[in-house]
Amino acid sequence: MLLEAKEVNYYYQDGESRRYILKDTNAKFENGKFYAILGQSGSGKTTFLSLLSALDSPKSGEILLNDVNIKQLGYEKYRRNKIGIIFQAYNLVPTLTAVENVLVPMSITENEIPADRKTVAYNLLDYIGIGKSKADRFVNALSGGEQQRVAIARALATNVELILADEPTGNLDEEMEQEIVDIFKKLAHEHDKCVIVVTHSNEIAQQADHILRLKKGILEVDE
Ligand SMILES: Nc1ncnc2c1ncn2[C@@H]1O[C@H](COP(=O)(O)OP(=O)(O)OP(=O)(O)O)[C@@H](O)[C@H]1O
Repeated sequence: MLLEAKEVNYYYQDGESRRYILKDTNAKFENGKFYAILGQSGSGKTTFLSLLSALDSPKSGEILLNDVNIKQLGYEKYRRNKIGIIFQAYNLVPTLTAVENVLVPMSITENEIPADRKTVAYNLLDYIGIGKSKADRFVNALSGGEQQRVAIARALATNVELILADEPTGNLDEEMEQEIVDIFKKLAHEHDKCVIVVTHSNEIAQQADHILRLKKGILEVDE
């Protein structure tokens, strides 16, 4: 198993009382699969993804990568070397071109990166549908769908197995949404990545290999 959440609890403290967002949550994720974490607004999807991304830590329980607790691995190392994250608002650096955005994680990872980084970055962008002329543009001169493609290429730049995305098509129209979902399917099924996408869209979830439904702090897994 690539990634596992074991008995994970998370709550927000409200004065004396605790408001539980996740209760004894268990989930397993493997390579070659596209997972959708589905739930209504406020159900805790982003909270769960932020724990899987080591942007926050569980109050109790463990997140394991290849059976090693990511806390033990080191959250910073985990983020730099093991995962690629994609956000709804793209979160690209506006003062950099598309290709320069893809180069950023390569400069901070400890993973082995081929010597000709720029060629790798152009090739990744090209694979995701951003040709050379667009790759040299500042990212604000690209459409939303194109910016999200750049963010996907950036997430892949360090050659990670695990891709985590939070409402990645939330700002896009339906046609663009489907193109992005098709990229995720391809990454899982043709490149053996583990792709975990948080969404409130049933249409996206129906296309996933597995759906994990969050309801009132409880995660139900469709087999
Ligand atoms: N820093 C915080 N302090 C207190 N409560 C918080 C904090 N962050 C989030 N919450 C609450 O935790 C609950 C879960 O939030 P979360 O963002 O994980 O839900 P979500 O399913 O991703 O929702 P959405 O689809 O609207 O993004 C919400 O009720 C939210 O208000």
